[in-house]
Amino acid sequence: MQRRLVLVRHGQSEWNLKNLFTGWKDPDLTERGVEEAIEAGRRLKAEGIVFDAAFTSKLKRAQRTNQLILNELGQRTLPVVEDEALNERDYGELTGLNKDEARKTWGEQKVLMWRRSYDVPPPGGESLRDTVARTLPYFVREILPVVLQGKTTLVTAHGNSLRALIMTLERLTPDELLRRELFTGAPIIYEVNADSTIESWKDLAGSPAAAS
Ligand SMILES: O=C(O)[C@@H](CO)OP(=O)(O)O
Repeated sequence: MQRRLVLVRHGQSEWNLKNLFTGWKDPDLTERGVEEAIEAGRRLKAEGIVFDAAFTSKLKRAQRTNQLILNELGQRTLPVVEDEALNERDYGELTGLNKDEARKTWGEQKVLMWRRSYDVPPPGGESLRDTVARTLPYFVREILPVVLQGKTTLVTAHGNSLRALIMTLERLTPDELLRRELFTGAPIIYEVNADSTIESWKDLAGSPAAAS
């Protein structure tokens, strides 16, 4: 039985373009973001993917990306489950600030720590560990059982909420995870074993990889 899980980070948003901390704010996709989402759909089509189930967050940029992918695959009527468990990491007081300005105010190291450390939360926001604690139980309860039934499943979400899932799927240490950047609109296809470990994965932004 084939058990397939596809993760896609949303296409470029208006706030990605403006270089602002976005978190739970709800900007739309830019034109480039729309193109990236359509291109993700084309690449998945070229891989012969047909989805049986789809999940996304409560935020517009992920929902639109998800719909553009499904449209491209001729699956616009596939039911999509939306849940805020898949929302982006909450950036707290940094939300809406320019990332370069933030570096000038607090220094390169501090901002890097807030953006990419595992357990240091930005002021008033979630650390990546907090995001894992929100996202992973939802994944295990709602998404993984669907994948294990042999349903090819699409999850369209955000840089850090997906990083939280990838950490478990690819068995990355917090350190390895911090170096794992996700590109907008680049699908990652996982082949999942019956015991829910990962047989292999293919990052359509890069080259094929095997689970170690
Ligand atoms: O602003 C955000 O919400 C995220 C994702 O775009 O940014 P970062 O890459 O800094 O975690």
